[in-house]
Amino acid sequence: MATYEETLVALDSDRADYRQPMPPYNPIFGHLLFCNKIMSGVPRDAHLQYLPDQIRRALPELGPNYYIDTWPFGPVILVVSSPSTMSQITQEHSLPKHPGLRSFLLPLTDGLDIVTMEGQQWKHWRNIYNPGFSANHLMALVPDIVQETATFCQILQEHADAGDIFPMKDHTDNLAVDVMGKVVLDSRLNSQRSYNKMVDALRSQVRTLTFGANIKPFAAYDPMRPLLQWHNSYRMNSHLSQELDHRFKISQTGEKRLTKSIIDLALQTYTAEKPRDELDGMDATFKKFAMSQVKLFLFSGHDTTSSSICYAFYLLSTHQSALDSVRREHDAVFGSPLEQRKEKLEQEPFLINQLPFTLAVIKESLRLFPPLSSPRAGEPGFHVKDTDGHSFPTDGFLIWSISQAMHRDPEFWPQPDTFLPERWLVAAGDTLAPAKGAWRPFEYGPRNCIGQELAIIEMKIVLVMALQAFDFEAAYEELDRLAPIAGRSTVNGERAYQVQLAQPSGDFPCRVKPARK
Ligand code: HEM
Repeated sequence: MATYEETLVALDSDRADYRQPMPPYNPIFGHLLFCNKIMSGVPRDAHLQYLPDQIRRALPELGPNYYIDTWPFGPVILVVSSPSTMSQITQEHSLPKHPGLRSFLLPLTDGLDIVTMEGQQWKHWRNIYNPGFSANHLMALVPDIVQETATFCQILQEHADAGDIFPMKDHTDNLAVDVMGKVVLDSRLNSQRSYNKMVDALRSQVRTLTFGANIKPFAAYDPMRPLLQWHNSYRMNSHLSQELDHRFKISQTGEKRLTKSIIDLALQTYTAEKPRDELDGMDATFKKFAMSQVKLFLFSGHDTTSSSICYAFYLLSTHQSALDSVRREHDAVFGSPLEQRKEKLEQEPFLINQLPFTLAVIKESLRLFPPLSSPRAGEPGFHVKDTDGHSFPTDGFLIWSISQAMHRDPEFWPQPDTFLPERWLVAAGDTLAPAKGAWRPFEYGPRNCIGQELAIIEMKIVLVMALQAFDFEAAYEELDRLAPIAGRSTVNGERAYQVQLAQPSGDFPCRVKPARK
């Protein structure tokens, strides 16, 4: 069997003088020893997406595109982390998703989710769900998001009264999942205030998911795992089946409603395409795919948006002048008292489009701490080219489009490790202006994030409502004094580094206090 190095040389045989870029290679262990050494410079629980960023810091001469061999724990990876190469695999030619992503999501979605579908099937279902995620439709759902955020603010008030330290991520998770339940299904999950069986099953299922070398490499061999996954699926599916039947009944009453949930709108688009005579129940195909999409949306909108809200709070808590600017903007657009803000948001939702500094804060948070990357599968004959004309074969490799590494690369961002919302407000041509295509937390191209508008709207509402009342203080120092950490506790000097599913370490332990203005 040819070694990985020989395979690459063979694929590149027309250029005998050129070796594909890669870190130091060991003929037996490939890049495992090297990767292990690099990751030993960060805390043990740091997210694996830090690997390319740390490789760049150790070997800047390698450039943004190179191969790493993770055998026997994972596939050979072609890392791409420049705007031009990422655009080649997502916009100019959208490579298929890597099969590892499909296996990762399979226990949750039974393989029927739009993240991993391909071709005509993907196009069909994405078109059915697109209208529900359009910016216009989401504006009609703002009052629902405001309602759930009001509960979140009450919970923060209880913490402010108690003066305790708590993991913020627990509460933003519950908020995000309640928002999803409301906007996707028009259902109040109320997980912020009470135990919800469906949410519990979803979280239990997510804990069982594994992606190659990532997260929990040996969890796949747990003999109890299939049983637990079956039980979780049963719990989720029976709940969702009832919810969907309920949505169908409502759709048949002819009741005119001012707003429609994302599922209502998808059902409307689907039935417009496939009218049926008999209306005794929801179309079985629609229902089967809808159950998978709802689970996917609850999962995707859960960890990503929730972690991003935590990071926005965290960054504002450590950058007073940005916090002051954001608050001034909110006061100018919405006035000061919380009740007035709530009312204004509900009655004039389009006002959230008048928050340029808040949007800059959100973009900068997502630049520094993007929750996701995009693993694609290479194709025979398809090569990626860098700006120097080097050609990278992709066939048989996992192509890792990794925004986290590019977002911190000084090649594309001045002061890349600094939180500078101002960079989003300067004129084109300014030294701080973002390079074209270098900000990709939601990826670009046809497989970009369907939920990006929803995530940004939700983040804006949470910031408008929560910053009015509270100051946030990261409590890492206090916790580390009480329970000192053995080994490293920061990545690039940051204590709130990303772990596991890209949430802040320790789930962002913090205190909230009444806002000092
Ligand atoms: C801050 C929040 C979020 C971030 C940073 C984010 C990021 C991303 C990224 C990078 C992708 C592309 C993945 C790939 O190419 O493999 C993606 C796809 C996707 N996201 Fe999000 N996401 C967020 C929130 C959401 C929400 C709220 C939802 C839905 C409720 C959602 C649903 C999806 C779906 C369904 C796809 C697959 C789209 C397709 O392939 O057609 N995401 N997201």
